[in-house]
Amino acid sequence: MTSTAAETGPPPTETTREESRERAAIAPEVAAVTLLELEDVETYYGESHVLEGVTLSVEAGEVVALVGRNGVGKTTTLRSILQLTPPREGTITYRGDELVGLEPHEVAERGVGWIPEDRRIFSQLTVAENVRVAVPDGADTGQRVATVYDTFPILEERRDQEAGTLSGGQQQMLALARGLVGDNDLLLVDEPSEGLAPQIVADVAEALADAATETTLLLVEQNLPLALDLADRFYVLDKGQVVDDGDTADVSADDERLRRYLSA
Ligand SMILES: Nc1ncnc2c1ncn2[C@@H]1O[C@H](COP(=O)(O)OP(=O)(O)OP(=O)(O)O)[C@@H](O)[C@H]1O
Repeated sequence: MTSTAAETGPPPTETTREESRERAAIAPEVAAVTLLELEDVETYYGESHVLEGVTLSVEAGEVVALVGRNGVGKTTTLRSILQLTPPREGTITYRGDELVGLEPHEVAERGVGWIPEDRRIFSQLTVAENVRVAVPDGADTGQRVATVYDTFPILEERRDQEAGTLSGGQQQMLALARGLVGDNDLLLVDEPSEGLAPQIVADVAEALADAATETTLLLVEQNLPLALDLADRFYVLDKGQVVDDGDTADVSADDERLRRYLSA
């Protein structure tokens, strides 16, 4: 079985997790706590220079959307954070600690979970097994699973079903559930609505909104209305650079400000 960043490595203590949740909850009223900060990140695949100085940040408790056309470097930004494709230049800090130079499993251990575009669920395991194996060693499996079933009742209904037989939307929910039962204070979610029918996208949007009440999200999403609806802030990436950013409350999906970077 392959292993995802969300499920590897020993967890931080329960206290750390609870404390960070509390901090996330009080963050808007007190002071913003910066969870993740990228500064002048330059990432290459071989000679191909893909990220050309990406700077962005995510505060605890926020949903931040990273939007942009195909091939501009959104997934590469997530891979850079996760140290799957480490940057050659720039800094990436999580809770103030440098991630560049760590192994991907060390990034996961710090509480950064990843829900990749292909979702990486175990299609031959049941729904319940998929959730259980994502619970870190030492955590209360029963309690974590019950909490996630509260958030996604459809998964409890389908607990004994093989995950590969779920609909695309339900598989995305399962992928999110697996991220949520881990010790993740930040989830990097790549294109959650990709390939899903419009009515299913609405279900996934609801699932993401539920997930956002429990954790901080950095969301790569090409569906602009969905991204703007869910996120507090956005960054627009174009040709490996951040070309715009702001509060989602100040823009709409048909604004020329965004469309010029997003329409083909
Ligand atoms: N493993 C790789 N090796 C070489 N080039 C790659 C690799 N992965 C991505 N690229 C290239 O890097 C650029 C950025 O890709 P990336 O996947 O980050 O874009 P994206 O904005 O996420 O777009 P998409 O929605 O199409 O995935 C593209 O030109 C892509 O072809």
